[in-house]
Amino acid sequence: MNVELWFTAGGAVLAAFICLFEGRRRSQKLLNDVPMPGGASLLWGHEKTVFQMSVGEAYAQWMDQLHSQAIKIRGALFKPDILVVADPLAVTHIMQRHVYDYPHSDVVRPRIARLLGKSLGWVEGETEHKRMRNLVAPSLAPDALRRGTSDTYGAAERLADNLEAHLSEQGGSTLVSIVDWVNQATLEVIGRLGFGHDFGGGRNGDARKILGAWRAMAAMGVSQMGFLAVMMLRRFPIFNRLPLKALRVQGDVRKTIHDGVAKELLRRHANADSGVKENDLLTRLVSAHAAGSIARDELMDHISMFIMAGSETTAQSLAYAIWELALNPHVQTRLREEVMAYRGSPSYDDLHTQLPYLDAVTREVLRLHPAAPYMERVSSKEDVLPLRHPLIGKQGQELSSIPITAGQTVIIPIQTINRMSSVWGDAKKFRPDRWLDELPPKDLCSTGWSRILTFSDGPRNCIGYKFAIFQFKVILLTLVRRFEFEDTGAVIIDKVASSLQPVVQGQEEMGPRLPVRVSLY
Ligand code: HEM
Repeated sequence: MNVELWFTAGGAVLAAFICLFEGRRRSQKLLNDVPMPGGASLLWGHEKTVFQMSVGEAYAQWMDQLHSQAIKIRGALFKPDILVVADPLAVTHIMQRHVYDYPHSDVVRPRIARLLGKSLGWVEGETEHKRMRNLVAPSLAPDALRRGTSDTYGAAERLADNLEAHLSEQGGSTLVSIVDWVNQATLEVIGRLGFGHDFGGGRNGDARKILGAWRAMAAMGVSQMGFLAVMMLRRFPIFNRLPLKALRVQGDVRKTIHDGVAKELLRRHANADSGVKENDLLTRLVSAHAAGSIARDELMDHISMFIMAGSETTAQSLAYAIWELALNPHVQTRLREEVMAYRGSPSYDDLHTQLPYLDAVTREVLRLHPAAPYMERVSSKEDVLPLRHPLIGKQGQELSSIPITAGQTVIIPIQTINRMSSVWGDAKKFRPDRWLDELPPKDLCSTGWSRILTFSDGPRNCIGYKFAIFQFKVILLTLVRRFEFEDTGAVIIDKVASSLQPVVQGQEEMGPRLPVRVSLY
């Protein structure tokens, strides 16, 4: 047995012991009327089922069975019950009105610090959060994106050229794991737009190291060991300090960026040969550091956060987009016809207004395959969560709110919410036309972007969502003009390792992959 299994076994015994003494009864009592599915295991509660199924599926099935958009599940290792809320009023209450009362959990926050750095996605507290947000926001605004249009098309064309060269070597058509390819372009885009940096089309030494470190982290995250590590950390946050392999591979991503490209960026900026543009992220960060408003550590962590958050999430979304096009050839053909009919490279504004089917495909991919499939928060004080869809309590009474105690873990299952059949009808179906028809009533939907929760909602929503949508459309349009995509028959299961990760059923040990057959159009 290796050291991590020993920790798990020891931890389970310790957890059982501790739970006899700790005050979990109050939280359990307050959640008394919230329905719970059957089938919890003594040691793993419902969490192993959640892990084993495609992400979000277990919550969806339980919510259907229990006819409730708020359920509780039994935590692993005798952890108090976890509340899972999909009800739109409860989600808006947390994410829009009380987001600072619901910090990231003790599992999530140290992971963000290790993996990406103590930057915007990590910071808690209204004052500090707003300070960081104001620091970086202008670099991600539409004007900055408009200025970065030719760089973004440049990165997309470079990807297409590299892929074309690869296809020529393979006789014109081949099977690729498409995530790995599109990640090269998204890394190149954030490199150029954010930092005036050339990642060599996402293929130079730095790029390979960064993408390799991320892949190693993701492979560990989707494995059984990754699951055990998360369960242990949630139960015993102090384990965050131990030198476990599952934690070390997370730290490798940030370290690779800090030791490589971040140092190089600062050196070049100091020599004034950085190729930076007005208001770009690097200029703003370096100026803030020079003015004494941020420390060097914070500066470095913003660089690692934005390089990864800016590239990896969009790459996953693009990979799922191409997979959906491979599975739905009629959608692929219609999209190709639209983007071919537009002559040249659509501007930032035309991308949003002149290509309605590209827009519909984008929204549909982001609805079905949100790169962050759930959020995990903890209430910092007692609260009452309002519900749009009342619960039926144990005595048959109608309950329009749920009281919760401080310390309650709350999961907001983004993917489950985006796929609710009570809202979207044929919700699991990839049907871009739904965005050209009448949309579901607003009061049933999330108040996030486009009535879905993919980019979260409220003051802590995704600060890069316009950046993401822009590069998504540019890269997809470029690839659809030059290539054809076909399904390989692989069955994909959605897993999570910091972000959504596709794995092929039966080939889980190969880590995240999304195989698609590509040929020249
Ligand atoms: C399709 C692509 C993307 C998706 C689906 C996505 C999704 C999300 C979600 C759900 C959150 C909230 C997480 C939470 O509160 O736990 C978030 C936050 C964040 N995202 Fe994105 N994101 C995407 C692309 C980007 C890009 C391109 C950037 C940067 C250029 C970015 C930077 C950030 C940052 C810094 C935060 C933290 C915001 C805060 O706490 O105020 N994201 N994103």
